[in-house]
Amino acid sequence: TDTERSSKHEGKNRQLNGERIVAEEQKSRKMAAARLAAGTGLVKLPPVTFVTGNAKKLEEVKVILGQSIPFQSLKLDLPELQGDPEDIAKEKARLAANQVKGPVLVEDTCLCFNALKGLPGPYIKWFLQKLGHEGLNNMLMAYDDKSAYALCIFSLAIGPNFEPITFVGKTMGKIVPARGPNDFGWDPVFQPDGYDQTYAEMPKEEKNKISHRSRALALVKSHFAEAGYVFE
Ligand SMILES: O=c1nc[nH]c2c1ncn2[C@H]1C[C@H](O)[C@@H](COP(=O)(O)OP(=O)(O)OP(=O)(O)O)O1
Ligand SMILES: [Mg+2]
Repeated sequence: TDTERSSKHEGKNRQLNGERIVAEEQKSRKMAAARLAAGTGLVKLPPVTFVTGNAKKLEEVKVILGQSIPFQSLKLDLPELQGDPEDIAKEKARLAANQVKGPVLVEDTCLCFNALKGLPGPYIKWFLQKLGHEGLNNMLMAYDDKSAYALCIFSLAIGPNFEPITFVGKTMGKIVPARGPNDFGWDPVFQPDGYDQTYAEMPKEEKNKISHRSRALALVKSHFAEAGYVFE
């Protein structure tokens, strides 16, 4: 009968559900064990691979990290999910860890206009590519509020079986007509609060003192200092 069929069906569903729960428990136990092993130095980690397709990002990260973390880099343009910046960074870290099969660090940068409720945000790359510096300024033409903030989200995954963790750095400023050398993204149109120079006009050391990237990396460094990872 129909009732018998549907109760059989339910039974099968329950069984599948049960298998799923067991598999998830096993996975999270494995992840916890891996975390413990990495955190106590029971497992030696290979150097952390910073994965990016952007040479300018890599340049800054190298200077800011210095010798603080054993570190290498890999040039890969990872696909990016749409949505919440933190989820984008985490998903990037998962993809990277699966490819590298070891500890990875990735980063996602947003440029957020307050008048536009935080847009373009994570989509700044495509807005910049299509509209250029002038177009970014024009987007704010209808508003008095030119304020903006740069957001940098690093995500660290110790390996493919680890839940990625994130570190966020933020620098407040405003969008201005482009000034300074045009060698890194939207640097010429972002003027940080308290400065009369754009990121592009500032000497690199100055930018690195106050940038969204250096603030996020300060948190990454403290994590490594506290976590007790032991490297090969
Ligand atoms: O400090 C910065 N100063 C100026 N421009 C910047 C900065 N940092 C990132 N940018 C640009 C690059 C890209 O147009 C967009 C972020 O997109 P985002 O996906 O994070 O970078 P990406 O695709 O170039 O490299 P990745 O392979 O690491 O994803 O903003
Ligand atoms: Mg990208």
